[in-house]
Amino acid sequence: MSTDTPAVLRARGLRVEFGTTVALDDLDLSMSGHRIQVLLGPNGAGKTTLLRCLTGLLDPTSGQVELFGRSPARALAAGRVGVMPQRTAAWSGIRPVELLRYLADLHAHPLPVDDLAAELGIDDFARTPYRRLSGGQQQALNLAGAIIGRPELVLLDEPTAGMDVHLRRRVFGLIRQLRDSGVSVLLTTHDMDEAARLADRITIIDRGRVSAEGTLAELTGGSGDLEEVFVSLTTPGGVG
Ligand SMILES: Nc1ncnc2c1ncn2[C@@H]1O[C@H](COP(=O)(O)OP(=O)(O)OP(=O)(O)O)[C@@H](O)[C@H]1O
Repeated sequence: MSTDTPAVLRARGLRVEFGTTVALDDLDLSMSGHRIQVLLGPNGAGKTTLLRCLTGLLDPTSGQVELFGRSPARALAAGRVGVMPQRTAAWSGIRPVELLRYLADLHAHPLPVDDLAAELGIDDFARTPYRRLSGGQQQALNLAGAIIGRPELVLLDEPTAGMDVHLRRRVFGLIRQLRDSGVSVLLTTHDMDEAARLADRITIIDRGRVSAEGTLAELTGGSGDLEEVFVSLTTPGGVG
């Protein structure tokens, strides 16, 4: 019997066309083991398009995606994947803790709602309707919703966008805790400092292709100057 365990994530030859725009161009990406992998790329490079393919929201023009050896739809349906999109349709009048309890009830072994709400500072605005939350507060709640079901892989599109330093620190701590407890985390950001501090591995995407992949030390030759490497490897404006 084979003892091979399937990769957490494997995308092969992904191509996505929107009319004449090639958003992903023969892109390969894989993750195995639990780690924090950060996707960097200029505006329009294809990061969100890639995450949409990984979550089954978008069918690539060609290429394949597998999460835990299955289609994204099946991996999501099995509760193995948590997703935090860049924007969510507003949950409108629902209050944060009601929303978390509702989402927790969808899962067999959810995280304790009160602990998660305390960890992300959600209990400070627990009774404010979703539509009245600040951008950063909505992000905190979206992140909580992505992880409440104890997924094995979380896909986070710019999770700390709009967060102040206090909340960002809490989120960094939480993401590291997830990794240390065996969860694989793939996230996008435009913040080089965030990438340098959080990532076990960094993938730089430019014009729909992977232009570099490695640890911070590998990518920067030990200098740690990720911004310099990013600027030298990417094209302003992303897709040409
Ligand atoms: N639904 C769509 N229809 C047409 N073009 C699209 C669509 N979604 C994305 N694109 C185009 O595909 C390219 C990649 O966009 P994508 O949103 O994936 O980039 P990104 O790296 O996430 O950018 P940002 O950092 O600005 O969020 C861009 O040129 C964008 O205009």
